[in-house]
Amino acid sequence: MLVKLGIIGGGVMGEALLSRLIARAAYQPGDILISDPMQQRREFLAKQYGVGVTGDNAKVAAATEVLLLAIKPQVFESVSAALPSPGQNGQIPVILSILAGVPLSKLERAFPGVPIVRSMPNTPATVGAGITAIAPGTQVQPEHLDRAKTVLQAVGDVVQVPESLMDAVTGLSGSGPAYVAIFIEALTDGGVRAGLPRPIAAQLALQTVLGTATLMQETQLHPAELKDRVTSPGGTTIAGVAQLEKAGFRSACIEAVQAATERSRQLGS
Ligand SMILES: NC(=O)C1=CN([C@@H]2O[C@H](COP(=O)(O)OP(=O)(O)OC[C@H]3O[C@@H](n4cnc5c(N)ncnc54)[C@H](O)[C@@H]3O)[C@@H](O)[C@H]2O)C=CC1
Ligand SMILES: O=C(O)[C@@H]1CCC=N1
Repeated sequence: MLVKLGIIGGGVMGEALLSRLIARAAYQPGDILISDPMQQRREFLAKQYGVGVTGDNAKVAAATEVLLLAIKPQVFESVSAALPSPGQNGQIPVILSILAGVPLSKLERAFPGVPIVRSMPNTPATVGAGITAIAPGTQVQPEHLDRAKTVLQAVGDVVQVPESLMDAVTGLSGSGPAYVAIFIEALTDGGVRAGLPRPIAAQLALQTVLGTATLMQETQLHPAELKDRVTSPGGTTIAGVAQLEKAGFRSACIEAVQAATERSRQLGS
């Protein structure tokens, strides 16, 4: 089997990228081989997407166009140490790493001479609404970057940043969907506390976040300007905003991004 796209690790993010790439016809299922040690997972991916599956990472390393690393950072050393040189018949793939924290220096030590792009996507990639930051390694030529971007653009927007900012990206957009989900859950609980039935509270909370994000994206309104427009003098919103400020909401968000950024740095060291 000639493997154009190889994916090592068929978990949440491996599947998110895989599913969108197939839906967008960026790759045919027959061009993709994905490895995972969990047999149940392999069977699911093969049945759901019609891709090739294996428990042997070495077979996936034979990919000729893109080799996507979608394993946890904690197993990177052992997985990379057991891999043969990527590619076959002189066709070397670009390695696309989505591993939190793992720096290009470490990736390039593990795969000498291979073009490597470090990236950080996020879970909205599953529905094509992700955002990914990328940082190219020293061996990356424009055509390698294009190949990596083609994969990542199938799941959302792509921005390029200096590698020194990748941990901060991980703390913000990589981890951010969890913060937003907690916010939506908390808004829902607030609605329930105020007497709303839970299903209606959940619908109101979700659409409020989605609608506000869409409004801000389409109008390019500054967040403070939008807040001012909602906040009537002596009205309801300022009463709520005052409570958020008293509870340290802004500070909690800033500290969350900072803590996740630091954790990303730790994972790579
Ligand atoms: N979940 C998220 O929101 C995001 C995760 N990431 C990064 O993506 C990577 C994967 O994360 P998830 O998909 O969330 O994790 P996951 O735990 O859902 O998937 C990891 C997969 O790797 C498999 N695996 C374990 N050992 C392996 C081995 N030796 N060889 C091959 N596969 C092996 C596991 O069975 C599992 O299916 C991580 O490095 C993480 O930092 C990046 C952006 C967002
Ligand atoms: O929590 C994590 O480590 C991964 C990286 C970004 C999102 N999830």
